[in-house]
Amino acid sequence: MSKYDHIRLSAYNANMQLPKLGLVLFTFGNVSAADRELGVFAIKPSGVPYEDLSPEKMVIVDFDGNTIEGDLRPSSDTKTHAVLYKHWDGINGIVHTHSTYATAWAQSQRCIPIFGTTHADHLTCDVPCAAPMNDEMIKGDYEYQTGFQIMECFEQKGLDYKEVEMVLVGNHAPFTWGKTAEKAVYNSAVLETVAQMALLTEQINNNAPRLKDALIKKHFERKHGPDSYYGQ
Ligand SMILES: O=C(CO)[C@@H](O)[C@@H](O)COP(=O)(O)O
Repeated sequence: MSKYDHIRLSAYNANMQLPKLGLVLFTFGNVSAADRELGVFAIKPSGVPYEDLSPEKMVIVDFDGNTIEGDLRPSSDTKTHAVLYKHWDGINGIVHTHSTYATAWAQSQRCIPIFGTTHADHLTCDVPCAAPMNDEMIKGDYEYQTGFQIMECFEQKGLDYKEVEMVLVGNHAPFTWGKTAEKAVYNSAVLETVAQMALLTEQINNNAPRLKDALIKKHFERKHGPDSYYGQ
């Protein structure tokens, strides 16, 4: 028994959802689950096929990116997770994927416009795209800098990471987060669907209008507002 077993299991279960949801290919992507009282998170080991993963193989890392417990090397994106956990309290799960449609928008360096109510059910703004890494960042501590690139994007756009739980990193791919690893995985699946719908919308009508503010408000608040009447 280890005091980290609970987050190892949470991280493992969340990682195994990525191939099931069609969000990753081979060893792409990674999920982490944090325990803020212990000041650590569990993350998938780097380059290990999903079918070979187990809770015991999850690596325990602190919020400075140092491995605390585990025989395997943590995900190559570990420092990006660590930066976000260290600077953004309240999030306890982070997902990174290379899901096809969200990655296509990230590669285009465009935010995903809010065209419809499916998007508005989850956030009231375009899905933000963080600026791609510059040469200095690429030569430096790349994954560490990716975390700061995400935070700078939210600061510049005046976005609240507790409301907008997803971002595209320009030229790279998406990151999502949430209060739990499961919610972060849910956000990754929603992002991929919204990204596909938006791409098709632009292909059908390259002048498609953004959703009007009244409908954005209606749909978001229907699910998340104080008078929500969604669900049981
Ligand atoms: O971002 C990338 C590759 O660019 C990663 O998601 C992907 O290769 C998975 O790496 P890890 O197996 O988590 O080290």
